[in-house]
Amino acid sequence: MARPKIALIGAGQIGGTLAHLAAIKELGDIILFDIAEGTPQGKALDIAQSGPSEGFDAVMKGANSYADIAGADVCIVTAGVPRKPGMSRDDLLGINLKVMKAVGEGIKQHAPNAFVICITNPLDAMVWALREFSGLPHEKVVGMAGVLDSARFRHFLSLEFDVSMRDVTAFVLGGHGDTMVPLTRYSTVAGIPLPDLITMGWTTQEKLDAIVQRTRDGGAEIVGLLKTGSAYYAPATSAIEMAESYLKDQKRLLPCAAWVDGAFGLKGMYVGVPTVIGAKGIERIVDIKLNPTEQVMFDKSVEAVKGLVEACKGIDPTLA
Ligand SMILES: NC(=O)C1=CN([C@@H]2O[C@H](COP(=O)(O)OP(=O)(O)OC[C@H]3O[C@@H](n4cnc5c(N)ncnc54)[C@H](O)[C@@H]3O)[C@@H](O)[C@H]2O)C=CC1
Ligand SMILES: O=C([O-])CC(=O)C(=O)O
Repeated sequence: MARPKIALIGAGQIGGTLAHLAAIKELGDIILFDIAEGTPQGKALDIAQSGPSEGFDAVMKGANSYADIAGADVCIVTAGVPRKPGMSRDDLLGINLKVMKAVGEGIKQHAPNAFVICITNPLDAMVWALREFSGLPHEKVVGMAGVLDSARFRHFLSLEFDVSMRDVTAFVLGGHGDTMVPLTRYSTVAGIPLPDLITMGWTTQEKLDAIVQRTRDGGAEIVGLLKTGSAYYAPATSAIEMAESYLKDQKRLLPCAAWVDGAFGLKGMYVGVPTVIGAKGIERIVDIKLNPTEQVMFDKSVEAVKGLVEACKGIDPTLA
């Protein structure tokens, strides 16, 4: 049976890391696409030459033409611009919206049956715009943010509790911005909810509040350190987790920016919620009950995302 075809739209820091990970995990044959001439070809050749040592079989090709993504099973979109210190993700909206238009049209024409994972920021508005421009079914277009934000929360919690990251579960919902909602009540160490761990004396409310805030600032912390761009290793790993769940019909329950129409009392919008990813794409949205405090935080995040979507409509009237 032929290997699945994975198109990576954007061959920058995340795109290159995605290509390497997808090859090592033998998820399929890989097309690295970018508008920069030479970059996707150079990265593809470099990664292909790691094959003999790693022992993977994958066709790796760099491209500057959308024709090369034809028939892709999965498209992961990182095309666009990352932020620099002093910027917010929302500052990227105008420039990256134009990129989503070009990418959406390319996918519509050449890979209409793909499962599309958007990573470009500001994430929730960009995945909405990409879906609009591509015209693909909502369940086949999803944004990556919650897996990354939850991974950051899990990492910080594992440091606090001095336990393996594997035994820490966490859910971060809402938009991928300053208003994101790390849900302490639904986050656990080996099944023990975080509020119980406070009662057990493992941590304090103050320490937990600081970890929640560090999670919310997780992207900015790395931008401040790197100075030239933003995080790429953990973002790539997070998107690969989602792609693998689709390709292998794993039905992982992951927080993703999905189209929500009905659940959480929302009427048709993209925002971070718990989702099941399987062979059909987004197969289910898990409508968990939020308590009044969580609901206030979630509503604030939803309003922030709605504001960005309205801004997109203001910039590009074809979206209105
Ligand atoms: N959703 C999330 O959790 C995260 C999102 N991001 C976002 O991901 C995006 C990519 O980040 P990096 O890979 O670090 O940036 P990068 O600058 O290293 O790579 C972006 C690539 O996109 C290419 N590009 C620009 N316009 C294009 C177009 N019209 N068509 C095709 N390619 C185009 C550029 O040539 C460049 O190679 C940024 O917007 C960043 O903010 C980054 C980390 C996490
Ligand atoms: O912070 C940024 O600009 C990139 C990003 O979304 C993240 O790392 O969470």
